Amino acid sequence: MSQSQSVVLSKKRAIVLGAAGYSGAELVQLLSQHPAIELVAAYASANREPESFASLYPRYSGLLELTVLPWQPEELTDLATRADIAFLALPHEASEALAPQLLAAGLVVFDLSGAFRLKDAALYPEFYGYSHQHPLLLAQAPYGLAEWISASELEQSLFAVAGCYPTASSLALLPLVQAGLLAEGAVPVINAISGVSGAGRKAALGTSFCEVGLAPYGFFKHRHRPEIEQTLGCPVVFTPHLGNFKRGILTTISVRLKAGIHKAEVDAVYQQYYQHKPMVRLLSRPPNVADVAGTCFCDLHWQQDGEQLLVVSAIDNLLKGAAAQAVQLANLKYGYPEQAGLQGGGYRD
Ligand SMILES: NC(=O)C1=CN([C@@H]2O[C@H](COP(=O)(O)OP(=O)(O)OC[C@H]3O[C@@H](n4cnc5c(N)ncnc54)[C@H](OP(=O)(O)O)[C@@H]3O)[C@@H](O)[C@H]2O)C=CC1
Ligand SMILES: CC(=O)N[C@@H](CCC(=O)OP(=O)(O)O)C(=O)O
Repeated sequence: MSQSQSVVLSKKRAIVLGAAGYSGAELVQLLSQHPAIELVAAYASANREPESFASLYPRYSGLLELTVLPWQPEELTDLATRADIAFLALPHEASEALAPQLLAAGLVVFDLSGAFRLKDAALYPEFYGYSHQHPLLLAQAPYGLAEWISASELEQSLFAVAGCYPTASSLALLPLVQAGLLAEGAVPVINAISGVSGAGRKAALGTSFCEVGLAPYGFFKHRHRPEIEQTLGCPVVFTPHLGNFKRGILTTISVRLKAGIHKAEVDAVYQQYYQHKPMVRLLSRPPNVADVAGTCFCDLHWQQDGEQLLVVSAIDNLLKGAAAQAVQLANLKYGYPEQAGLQGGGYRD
């Protein structure tokens, strides 16, 4: 075949579980426009009636024809004849229980929950409030931070898609860690603000419109702290905040560099790691959640004062922080263009 001939990529069929929720709905939207992955079925929890996607999310009326079905265990029978991939946008414990069944049924699983992210099962009781039932699977589930996953990890069948705050934090800090620019014993301080969709669609007083202003939560004990520390290999102080906007995450990170590191060196490191990564945009001005909400990008910016470095990152929590990253990982696994299905972004209000 000559180089000018385009390679025909084999198409895959996917199902989405948790399609009635916020990140599942983004998966439905992204996959419905994907050139190589066909969405063949979408499921909500078992206790629902079948319902049109446009009834669940009226903004898709006239745009997206799909019925969201209740998930029943019988769906597992012969599932591999109908689908190749399962995207899970479920609560952690539901993912933990279902992922092994879907793997056994022969599907490749991209799990958006935290069920398989931490590689030390002993951390689950402290940070997730339950004991892990499938600890052997943790080692077989590569951590799904798309810009940093390796070719050998992409051979696996279960992917623990990185969390939303950890995606924003780790994309900002990993180049510095990998290049050895952090001061000995440095403890990055990560302050992050999330929009309310980060808490999911279910009703709760703390995330209702009149209650949300701007406030920190989860001091020292948020489950994303060990996830970020696992990725970076160093301790962090991570403080999430809830803000009164719908979607997006902004992280402002303060970290000490080794003595004598110049701006040009820091600039070169970010360029080196991200110049060929289409979903990361390096900005010469601070990011703004308004510019990433509804897009699949992570925007990054940094400024230095002596040994002190401030790095700011912004993502859409439901897209680069969840659904779009899962699709990006599938693109990488199956050899599709990394941005396939992601250029249009998601819903924007
Ligand atoms: N929101 C965010 O910003 C992000 C979320 N995530 C992760 O993605 C996952 C989903 O989050 P989110 O979209 O916010 O959640 P939502 O609460 O909005 O949606 C959860 C979905 O899961 C379904 N579900 C719940 N329990 C079961 C079950 N036992 N079997 C089958 N389906 C079930 C629900 O069905 P029904 O509607 O019928 O109840 C619903 O469709 C979570 O693990 C979360 O941690 C990851 C990154 C970012
Ligand atoms: C605002 C809000 O409540 N955010 C959630 C994190 C979002 C999420 O669902 O977490 P994962 O990325 O790990 O899946 C929280 O703090 O628990």
